[in-house]
Amino acid sequence: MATLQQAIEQAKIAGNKAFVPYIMAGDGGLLTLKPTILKLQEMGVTAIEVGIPFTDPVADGPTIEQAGERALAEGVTLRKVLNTLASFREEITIPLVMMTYFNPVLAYGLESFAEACVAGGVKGLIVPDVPLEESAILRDQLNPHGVDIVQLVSLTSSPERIARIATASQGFVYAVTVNGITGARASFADNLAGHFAQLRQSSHLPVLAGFGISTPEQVVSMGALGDGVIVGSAIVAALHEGDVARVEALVTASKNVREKSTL
Ligand SMILES: O=P(O)(O)OC[C@@H](O)[C@@H](O)c1c[nH]c2ccccc12
Repeated sequence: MATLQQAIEQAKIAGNKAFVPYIMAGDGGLLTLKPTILKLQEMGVTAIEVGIPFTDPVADGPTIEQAGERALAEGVTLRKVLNTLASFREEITIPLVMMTYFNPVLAYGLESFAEACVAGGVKGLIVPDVPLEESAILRDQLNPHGVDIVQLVSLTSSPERIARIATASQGFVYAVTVNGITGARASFADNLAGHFAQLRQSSHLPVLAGFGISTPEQVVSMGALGDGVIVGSAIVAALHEGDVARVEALVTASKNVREKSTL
């Protein structure tokens, strides 16, 4: 299985932008996890961000918060998700990025968690409540197991901090495109191009845009700023409603972006 960076670079070579859907593991029951991942993989997504439900999801807007509540009501835990991933690991061909708050990882035990990531095909980790200053513990424990620690860069960070985060990130740089929590947005700030230009200068890693992207048009426009997009709430909502066509339209928008932009 490719690393995150390799998977994103392969998308680029093929003339596409990376497309990374976020799913809430176990929304609809733990049994949905395998078919959902395999279906997205079949659609040609670059990687999948697998969210772990948590009782206090401070970075999340209502769509993901409610999906988390549904998954928690189904009894979904970090352990059950990791065991499920391991059960069909051989069928997973694209890298998974796990998104979890720190507390479940700490309760699991960092060493056992790292081993379970390997067994489940998890190649990257996003832990939004662990700031850069505290993140060495994650890199020290997980890097030896081939798991990258992806850092988020916010729009409001100073240029110095942006450069520090971009340098420390692994796999890709997660460029948060709005101020605030996850969830669909109608519009974005108009100074994003400069922000992305600085990010791309600060890091050799691919830069992916995430937060607020919910339409195929936004996949194209935000994808053009960097190397691809992460789409969470819109995917979570479409999957919850069983609207596969909406998921497909978002994925398709990331393909052949270069050709489209020259029309
Ligand atoms: O839902 P949105 O606005 O499309 O944003 C992506 C996001 O959902 C996903 O990457 C994510 C879900 N929860 C998070 C918490 C922190 C950082 C990122 C995330």
